[in-house]
Formats: sequence, structure tokens, C-alpha cells
Amino acid sequence: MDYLKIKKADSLHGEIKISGAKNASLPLIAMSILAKNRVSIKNLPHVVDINTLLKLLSNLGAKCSSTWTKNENITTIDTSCLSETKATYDIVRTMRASILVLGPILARFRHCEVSLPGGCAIGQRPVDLHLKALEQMGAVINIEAGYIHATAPNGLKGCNIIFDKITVTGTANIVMAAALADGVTTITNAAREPEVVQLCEILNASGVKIEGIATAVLTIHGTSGKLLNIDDFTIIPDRIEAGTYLCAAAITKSKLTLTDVNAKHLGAVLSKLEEMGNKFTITDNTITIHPAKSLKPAKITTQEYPAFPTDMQAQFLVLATQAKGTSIIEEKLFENRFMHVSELQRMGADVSLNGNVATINGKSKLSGTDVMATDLRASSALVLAGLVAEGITNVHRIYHLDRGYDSLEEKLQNVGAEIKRLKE
Ligand SMILES: CC(=O)N[C@H]1[C@@H](OP(=O)(O)OP(=O)(O)OC[C@H]2O[C@@H](n3ccc(=O)[nH]c3=O)[C@H](O)[C@@H]2O)O[C@H](CO)[C@@H](O)[C@@H]1O
Ligand SMILES: C=C(OP(=O)(O)O)C(=O)O
Repeated sequence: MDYLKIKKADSLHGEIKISGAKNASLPLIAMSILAKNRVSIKNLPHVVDINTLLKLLSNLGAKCSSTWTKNENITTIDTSCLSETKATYDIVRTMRASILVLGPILARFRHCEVSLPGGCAIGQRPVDLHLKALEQMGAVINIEAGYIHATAPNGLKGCNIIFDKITVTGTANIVMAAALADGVTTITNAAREPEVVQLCEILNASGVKIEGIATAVLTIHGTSGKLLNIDDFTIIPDRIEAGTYLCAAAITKSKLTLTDVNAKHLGAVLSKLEEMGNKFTITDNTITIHPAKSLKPAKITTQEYPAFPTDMQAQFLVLATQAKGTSIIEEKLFENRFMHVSELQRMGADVSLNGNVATINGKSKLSGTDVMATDLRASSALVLAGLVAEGITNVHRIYHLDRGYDSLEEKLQNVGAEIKRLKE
């Protein structure tokens, strides 16, 4: 198993190129199931979750091929030969987002089996809202032996869906199912994350009329089973990766420039970093951070986009340990997303937890030690802690990190960090 060895960084300098967004790529790869042509995708991030979903599609019979060069990567997916409709446990258990194939397979083949993804380190994460919406569209769903068995013998029918809660992959799944359904589907309380917006825009450009894109009410005009012609497209920049490197700059008091980034997707993150005393120079595709001399504390509540993202909570919690004063972070989306706290306490952070609220008293002197990553963003938070902790920090179980960060250690090394991947 690999681990990361990190030495306290004096200061970082230079540029970091932001990769394509994992959370945009996953639904867009699943979307290829709706295509009649070979789909060509640029800028997929080179991360394990993408390989996992491509493997899942290959197991179903799709032909996937990727070319990765230093400056460009292109993946093509041909689902014309898809023969299987079962997403098995061995793959789904490694990545919850595999549930994203349910909507498109059911819409195209009228039956589908997907292993129930189950919970994960950050919480229970049920998929009841996905299933309820598909049932409203006419699917018959049974859960047997850990699998979702879904059939729609007469095809899916457009209807009015009101999500009880905003769900990102739930919205993506139902948008894809509705794309091939008979008639019009309206989704109320839809997710508005930029990753969902990109999915809707591409479907809209491929002959599925979608109204209300980027709003909480989406109206999708289905094609009655007609497969789509999907043009080449490029994945949007990863706003969470970008936010993580902005935290790396802020915590080490370094001026860094991010390239290939979209600041418009980072509104709440930039605004909290500004409140903490950092400043920015922004262009169409770059963000330069001018770090605070002394970080101020913050009050943060995680919520659905456009509010502050839960996927940035762990990184800001580490930043808060270096602010002068008391910060409060409330986690509203996932009941168990504070697993990094106990590891940070071992490094010397003064954090107390009360239910879903963390109180962080800064500024703490952190000391490097061996720490264990428990989920994807907890992993990058521990890397950030390692950049400011005295001595050496070894972050173990980085298979979590590899799910979603493209070349993290190489990107940090390029701006002067001393970070190495080693074998246990
Ligand atoms: C691959 C991907 O894009 N992952 C993101 C997606 O996860 P994901 O799409 O799994 O998260 P959701 O938006 O669905 O979850 C939001 C909340 O709704 C609950 N819920 C969801 C579905 C459901 O059927 N029933 C239910 O109760 C969840 O437990 C959670 O409390 O959005 C999360 C919230 O921004 C992010 O942290 C993840 O990085
Ligand atoms: C929680 C995340 O991903 P997933 O939904 O794939 O677990 C994440 O990207 O932070």
C-alpha cells in the first residue's frame, strides 16, 4: 500500500494546472450509454474513480480507450455493443457513483441490475430518492440479495418528480433516464451543481431539450427511446481540486496561481477564503491567491451549491486550525464527515465536536506524525496539515486520495513542496 511522506513547507510558489472534475466526468461517462455514436471526452482526470467507471462500462460490453499525454487526454466510449445490463457488487462497492449507470441502462434497455452501493465512511448515503423517482417514471423496482432489480417493460414515462432532498447523483440519474423517456419529466428541487449543469448542457446540445438548466426546476423533453448523437466535449475544471490547492496556498502563506480553472464555480469557497484574509486576482481561466499574513477565523455551513460545498469542509477545517481565534464549521450533508478530526487532534489541533458542529480554536502548532486517511477529502486535508506541521507527516491509506486527486504529489512538488509517495 502507498503512503505520502510530507515535510513542513516553508513556502510554495508557481502554478498548478487544475484537472477535469471527477464529479462531472462520472455522470458524463454514464451518459455515453444513451449515445448511438462513439463518444469522445477530453480532459477526464487521471484518477481511480474514472478507471473504475470505465471498467464497469467495459464489463457491460462497451469499448473504451484512452490516450493520456502531458497536455491532453482523450477517452472514447462506444456503447453500441453494450450487451450486459448488470453492474456487479465487486465494482459498485469500490465506488458509490456506479449508481449513475442505473438511469441510463434502464432507459435504454428497459431493465437493469445494479448492486446497492451501501454506505461509506462519510455516512449512510441511501439511494431511495433515485429509486422513488424511477418508480414514478413507471419502473418496477425490487431489492433482492443486495441488488436493485429495475424493469420498465413499456419504457419510462415522463412525470413530475419532486425530490424531498437535493441530490446530486440522484438528479443526474433521473435527468439521464428522462432523456430517453416518453414525454416530459419535471424535476423540482433539482441539484444545481456545475457538474449537473454540464450534463444538462451536453444532453441539451444532443437533441434532448432541457429547460431550466442551472435552476432548481428542470424540464426534460424525452426522445421516446431514440438514442442520441453526442458531439465531442471537454470536462469542466475540478472546483474541489482547485479549492484544495487554494487552501494549500493559504495555509503555507504562499502566492500560487491556478490555471485551467473556473472561478465562477468557486464562489462560496473564494468568499470564505477572502473572509479569512486572503485576496485573489482572477482571469477567465486563472486564479492567483495572495495569502493572508495572518488567517482570520471563519463560520462555515456546508450546503448544496451555490452554498459552501461539503467536499471542501475537511480542507477548511485544517485551515481553521491555523487561524487566530475560534472557527465554527457545521456539516449539513453527511452525518459522519468529521473522521479527519481525530487524526488532526493527534497532530495537535484544538478541535471539539458536538454532533455535526466542529469548533476549532486556532492557532495550533501542529506536529508531524503517522496519520490515517479515512475518505477522499479527509486525505487531502491531512496532506494540508502535513504542509504546516513541524517535522514529517506520513499519510497512510491514500487509496482514498487516489480516487479523486490527479497527480497530487507531482502538482505539489512542482510548486516546491517536499512530498513523496512511498510503499508501506
Ligand atoms: C460523485 C459525486 O458527484 N459525488 C458528490 C455527490 O454525492 P451524492 O450524489 O452521493 O450526494 P447527494 O447529493 O445524493 O447527497 C445529499 C444528501 O442527500 C441524501 N440522500 C441522497 C440520495 C438519496 O436517494 N437519499 C438521500 O437521503 C444523502 O445521504 C446526503 O445526505 O454530492 C455530494 C454532495 O454535494 C458530494 O459530497 C459528492 O462528492
Ligand atoms: C464524496 C465524494 O465523492 P463520492 O460521492 O464519489 O464518494 C467527493 O468527491 O468528495
